[in-house]
Amino acid sequence: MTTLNNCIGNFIGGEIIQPAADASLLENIEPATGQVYGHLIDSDNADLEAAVAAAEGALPHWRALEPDQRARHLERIADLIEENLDTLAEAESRDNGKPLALARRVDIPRAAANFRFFARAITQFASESHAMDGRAINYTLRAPLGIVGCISPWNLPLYLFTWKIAPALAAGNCVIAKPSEVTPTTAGMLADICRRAGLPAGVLNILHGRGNGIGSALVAHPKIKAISFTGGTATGARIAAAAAPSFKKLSLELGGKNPTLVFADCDWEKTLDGVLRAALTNQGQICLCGSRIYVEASIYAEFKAALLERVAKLRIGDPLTEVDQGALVSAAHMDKVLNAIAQAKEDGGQILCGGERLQIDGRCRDGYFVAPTLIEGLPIDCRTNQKEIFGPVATIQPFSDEKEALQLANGTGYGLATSLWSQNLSRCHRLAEQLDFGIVWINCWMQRDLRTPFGGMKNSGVGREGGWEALRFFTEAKNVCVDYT
Ligand SMILES: NC(=O)C1=CN([C@@H]2O[C@H](COP(=O)(O)OP(=O)(O)OC[C@H]3O[C@@H](n4cnc5c(N)ncnc54)[C@H](O)[C@@H]3O)[C@@H](O)[C@H]2O)C=CC1
Ligand SMILES: O=C(O)/C=C/C=C(\O)C(=O)O
Repeated sequence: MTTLNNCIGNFIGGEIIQPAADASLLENIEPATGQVYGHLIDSDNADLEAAVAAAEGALPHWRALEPDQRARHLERIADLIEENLDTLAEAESRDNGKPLALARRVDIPRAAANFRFFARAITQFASESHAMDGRAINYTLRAPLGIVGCISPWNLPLYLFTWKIAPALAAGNCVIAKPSEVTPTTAGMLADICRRAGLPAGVLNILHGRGNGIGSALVAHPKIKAISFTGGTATGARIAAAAAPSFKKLSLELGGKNPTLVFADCDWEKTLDGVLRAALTNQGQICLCGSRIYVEASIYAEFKAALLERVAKLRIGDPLTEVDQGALVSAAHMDKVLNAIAQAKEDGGQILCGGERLQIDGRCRDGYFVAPTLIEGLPIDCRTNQKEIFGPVATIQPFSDEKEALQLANGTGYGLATSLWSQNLSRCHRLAEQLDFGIVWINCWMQRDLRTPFGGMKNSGVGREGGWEALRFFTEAKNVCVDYT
């Protein structure tokens, strides 16, 4: 524990609060260098009570605003995110280890898009009515829940933080949000943006700190009506257990062990690009990454060789320079990934490429880099094919026909996303129906339309985000039945 003046403080009641001299602080480490480059407050119960009081104070005014008035606030936040693209992207890359170009092209634009999308969506959100044959009419009222909690992970920090906050605010709730303690920086910058955008005080409060500290306190707080969480499956299970006794509404977006199915009739170049991106984007640290690659036997050898050739060309190094792959997010996470590779070897897997930590010269010599790793020869029921690794590691294996491809794809406890690559559209539709995943991509991967339901089956989560699903989650439905006989 350290005390320092210069550190990321909470955002409560419209103010960014510098930690008191005796506050507990956590270190913020730059993954590409392994060096501490800042600190953040490890919030306590007093901070949570202050945030709840601020949110309670702001709620009556915020929920009473017309949707287009709330929308204007969100649009201003989106504008400011766009105006600060470069600064935010650099901060995200430094905090997380991801390539700067990826943060510029994907993370930060998506954070702005989240606010803009839900600003527009709320002005079009309508409720249903059900007529009863000349006797009565039912209509549904949808009211904000009140104060809600949003808890997000470190892999897509601002992208996922805002993916939760934007619909919650648009629907008229006040929010207490907790970003990952591993990547707090852009959430700290968002606080400043919200202040500058004139978001009324207390509408959004941001608390920093440990998951099993302020995170669990947020989940347990009786005045928090719902929790929207993205992160690991084990953490999701703990949150579900803690929230159950008070019947809080829960949205859980959890892990994945996503299969990529490649058929012999695929578009060769497009598929190679897609499979590579699916496996390794963001160092494989996206819940949607395709970490199990299945290739039809007749093209297996040729496809594997072509994929290995592409992996060998990837530029890996300082994320602030022009690279394809940067550092993993933390030393602990790098160790987890390296242990998983060691297990794969123990289980008889052959390492086709990578398989080790990478040493980068210069300022990144102590950074958390792992070489992109492809592993062959492992059965579906081994640890490597069953457990989420969340790193630049994928297994590759042949399949003989559609039936076997389907069995392999559905053969884990997860059900988040899958991609299949084939020019036979009848086959694609047939398989899409039988694949047990919340998201099926055909001849693409991570092509996102924010209107679509987003989320997983089985151990990949509960509920859906995106579009109307998110606005329904953040509102309480009330049916009103009027008899007019
Ligand atoms: N599905 C996904 O998108 C993600 C999956 N993961 C997986 O989870 C594994 C563990 O990674 P972690 O960083 O530990 O993720 P995590 O799931 O523990 O952390 C996500 C967020 O939850 C918070 N949190 C942790 N424990 C909590 C609790 N008891 N109550 C309330 N909030 C809590 C954290 O502070 C963070 O803000 C990774 O190795 C990876 O396999 C990690 C990040 C994202
Ligand atoms: O909403 C998206 O486009 C992506 C979401 C990704 C995650 O939830 C994740 O990687 O955890």
